[in-house]
Amino acid sequence: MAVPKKKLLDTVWNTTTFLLTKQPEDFVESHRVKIVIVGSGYTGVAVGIAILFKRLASEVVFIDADEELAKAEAEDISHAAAFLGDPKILGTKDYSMAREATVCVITVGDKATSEDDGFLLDNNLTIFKDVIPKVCKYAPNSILLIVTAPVDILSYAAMKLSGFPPHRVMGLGTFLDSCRLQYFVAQKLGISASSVQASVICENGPTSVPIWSAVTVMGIKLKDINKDIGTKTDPESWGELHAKVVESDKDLITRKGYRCWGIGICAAEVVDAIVRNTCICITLSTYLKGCRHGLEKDVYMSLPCIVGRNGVQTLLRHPYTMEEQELTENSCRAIYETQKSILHTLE
Ligand SMILES: NC(=O)c1ccc[n+]([C@@H]2O[C@H](COP(=O)([O-])OP(=O)(O)OC[C@H]3O[C@@H](n4cnc5c(N)ncnc54)[C@H](O)[C@@H]3O)[C@@H](O)[C@H]2O)c1
Repeated sequence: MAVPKKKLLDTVWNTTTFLLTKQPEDFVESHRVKIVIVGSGYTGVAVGIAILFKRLASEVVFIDADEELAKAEAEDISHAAAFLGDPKILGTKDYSMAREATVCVITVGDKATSEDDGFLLDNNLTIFKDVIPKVCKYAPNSILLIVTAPVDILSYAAMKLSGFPPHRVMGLGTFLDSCRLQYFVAQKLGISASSVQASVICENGPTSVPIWSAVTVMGIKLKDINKDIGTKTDPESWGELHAKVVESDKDLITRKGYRCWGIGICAAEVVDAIVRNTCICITLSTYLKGCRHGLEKDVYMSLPCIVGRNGVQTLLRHPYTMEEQELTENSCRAIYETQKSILHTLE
C-alpha cells in the first residue's frame, strides 16, 4: 500500500524505517544453530569454511585471543555470505558470544613450533585451562569437539576441565587418519576413495592401528585375498600405506608450512552428524573407562563411534584379530604414559 507522501515527510525516518515496516531489533530470533570455533588460525578457519559450505549453521562465531584476526576472518567470509545461505558470521575474543552454541570446536594452539611433544602438551594444556571453562560457562549444553594436538590427551583434559559427561566431549582423533588410509588404499587399487572402507584406531600418532582385517571394497575383505595384508611378511607391502598416514601431517607441513583442509572437512562432518543427528559411524577419540582395552586406566582414544545429537551415542564392537588387539593395548598404554604426566594438574 502506498504511503501518503505528506505523512512520510512529517515523521522522523531514515532509509531503514522507510523500507521496512518492522525494525530489525523487533525481529524474533528463533531456532538458531550456533557453532562456535575457538581458535581462528589455519585450522579454525578451515573448520569454519567447511561448516559454512555445508550450510550446517545459522550462526558461526570465531573466538580467538587475537580479536582482530577473528574479526577479520569472519568479515572476509561474510562478504560472500549471500552464497552460503546468509549465516551470521562473527569474530570476537568475548566468550559470552558462545552462549547457546550447539557445538564448540576447539582449535586453539600455541604458535611456538617445537619438536618436543612435552613442550607442546604443556603449552596447549595451559591454554585449555583458560579456554575450556570459559566456553562451558556460556555453552553448558554444547558438545565439545577437540582438534588441538595432542588430541587424545587434550580431549581427556577437556572432559575433566568442562565437567561435561564424556559423551559430550570428543576428539577428532584418528578420523582424518582413517580417511587418509581409505584414500591411499583407493589410490593403490585405482578406484574411488568412497568405494573403500578403512579405519585407523587408537592414538592419533605413531602407535595408531590400521584395521587391515576390516579393509573392504563392496564387502570384499582385502585380507581374504591377501592373508598377510599389512604385516611384515606381506609381499605387496600394504603396511607402507599406514606409514604414509602417520607421516602425512609432517609431510604437508614440510611442503606447505601447515595443513588444514582435510582436518577442516572432517570436523565439519562431525558437526553435521551432531546437528542433523545422522548417527554415522566414524573413528573419534572417545572416553574409555579402564579395562575395556587391556589397561586398567581411563583414557581418550579413537574407536569406531556412532555420533549423533547427544555426541558419542555408542561404540561399535569390532572383532579385532589377536595382532590388532595387541597393538591396541600398546597404543592405549602409550597414550596413558603421556596422560599420567598431566593427571595431577587436573584434580
Ligand atoms: N589432529 C590433527 O590432525 C590436526 C590437524 C591440524 C591441526 N591440528 C591442531 O590444531 C591446532 C591449531 O593448529 P593451527 O595450524 O590452526 O594453529 P594456528 O597457530 O594457525 O592457530 C591457533 C590459534 O589459536 C589462538 N590462540 C592461542 N592461544 C589462545 C587462547 N588462550 N585463547 C584463544 N585463542 C588462542 C591463536 O591466536 C591462533 O590464532 C594445533 O594444536 C594443531 O596441532 C590438529
